Amino acid sequence: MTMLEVSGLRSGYGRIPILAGVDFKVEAGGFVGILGHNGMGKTTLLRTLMGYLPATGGHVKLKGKDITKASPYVRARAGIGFVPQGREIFPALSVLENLRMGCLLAKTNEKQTIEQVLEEFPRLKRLLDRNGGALSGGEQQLLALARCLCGDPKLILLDEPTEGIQPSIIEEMIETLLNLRQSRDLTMVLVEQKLNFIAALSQRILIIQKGRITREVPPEAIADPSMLEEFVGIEA
Ligand SMILES: Nc1ncnc2c1ncn2[C@@H]1O[C@H](COP(=O)(O)OP(=O)(O)OP(=O)(O)O)[C@@H](O)[C@H]1O
Repeated sequence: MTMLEVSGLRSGYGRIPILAGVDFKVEAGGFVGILGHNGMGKTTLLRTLMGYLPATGGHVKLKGKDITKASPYVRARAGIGFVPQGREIFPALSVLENLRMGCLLAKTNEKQTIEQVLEEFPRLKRLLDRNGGALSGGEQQLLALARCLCGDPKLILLDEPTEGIQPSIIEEMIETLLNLRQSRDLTMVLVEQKLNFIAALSQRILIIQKGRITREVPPEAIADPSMLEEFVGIEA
């Protein structure tokens, strides 16, 4: 089954066009990485998929249903979870309170939902009473992901989760996401500029350049930086 189908998607800010006709599909259970330099439209793409920015052309379908004009709330209810760049957790609320906020959309009981998520993110168990703002950047990123999972999304949109995060937590995040792929029925679209992270998690890797998906890169190109540079002009 196709989870997400994006065709000819356009959007931008005011009169400035950024997405210039984006096309791609993600099968249910697929992990797709979208690789691109700063400013190529990665965040704009996710914001448009989530409905925070209106599409000015093209279509977005979730499980075959056209959601191009749906509000972010309706998309979240339909199973799309978004972990924005910069994490955007509530800094003045404790870790537990942040997770509770994530449960507002949960269909199951709050206690069970949080217990399950804490099994998946053991590091957060020790931090439940701490304010979000007093966590390290990596811990905040894990919290943002955990909070998103409280809503039991089927499709997660993940915006550059490694930005400004120390390597040990990046490893933990890779492990956590790979475990989640096994244990939950998850589909993921990850936008990134870090090659190692995207290669560790993605079954398919698409390149975004100037607001378009310009190609799919064979996995072996990621393992060979010179080949990647030749293919897509991206330096490792
Ligand atoms: N609110 C805004 N108003 C006008 N232009 C914007 C706005 N936000 C982003 N842009 C522009 O849109 C283009 C794409 O930005 P976007 O954030 O989608 O890129 P990105 O690939 O996610 O890069 P980064 O890795 O830096 O986040 C950039 O040229 C940026 O300057």
